[in-house]
Amino acid sequence: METVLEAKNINKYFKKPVLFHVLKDISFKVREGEFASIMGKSGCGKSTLLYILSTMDTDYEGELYLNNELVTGQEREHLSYIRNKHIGFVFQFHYLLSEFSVLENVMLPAKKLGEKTLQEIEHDAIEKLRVLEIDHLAKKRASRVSGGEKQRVAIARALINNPSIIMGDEPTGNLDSYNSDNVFNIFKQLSDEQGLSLLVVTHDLDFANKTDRIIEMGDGRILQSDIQMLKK
Ligand SMILES: Nc1ncnc2c1ncn2[C@@H]1O[C@H](COP(=O)(O)OP(=O)(O)OP(=O)(O)O)[C@@H](O)[C@H]1O
Repeated sequence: METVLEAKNINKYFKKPVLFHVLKDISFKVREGEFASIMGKSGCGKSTLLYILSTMDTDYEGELYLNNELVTGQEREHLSYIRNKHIGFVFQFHYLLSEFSVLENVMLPAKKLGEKTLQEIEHDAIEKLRVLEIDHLAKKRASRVSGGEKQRVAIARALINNPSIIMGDEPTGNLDSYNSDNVFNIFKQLSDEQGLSLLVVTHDLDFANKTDRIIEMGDGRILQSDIQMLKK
């Protein structure tokens, strides 16, 4: 199986108010089609790590590879391209543009990437909405759909550029158990059937227990990153 993401000896320091070694020698790989969760107590460094892995934070020591390309040290503009092309994001709060339609929200990252015509992008966006069974909401304003539907719109938006990995920061943190299960099942299907990799920070043990692998963090370190179930 191809390695999609690799973190090599990542160390991160916050310099203010006092010097604080927040991430300590973090190394792990995420492979193609793997659905991994990151767990750990509040304040152990999960969001700080995700910020680095998603190429948003460049102030760290160590190396980060995406699809075997060294990301560390790349120019800001190229990082923005890599992020848009290879990574899809799903957050606890969906960050949809409420005045825009569902369809327009899903189309945005593809417009930003600028590799397809508007017609092609609209076609792709409708296809993603169909996969997520919300194509009937395409013309609705994002502010007018339910919480669970908003999160599915956010997933469709994350998928629009056919990324190799989806990163989630508490993607079910704001959802009831019905909608959480729904999001889990969508992620599971994407990893099983389309070989998409997923790396999800979560406080939800039920959710994490169902993923292929739990990366457990404590005090800025990886305590355990066992593969629970290796896919063929
Ligand atoms: N900009 C910053 N400057 C200094 N310290 C910071 C900064 N951002 C975060 N921290 C500290 O770094 C540590 C890790 O924070 P982080 O948000 O990564 O934890 P987390 O595991 O994601 O927590 P939670 O589960 O509560 O979201 C915490 O002690 C936090 O207070």
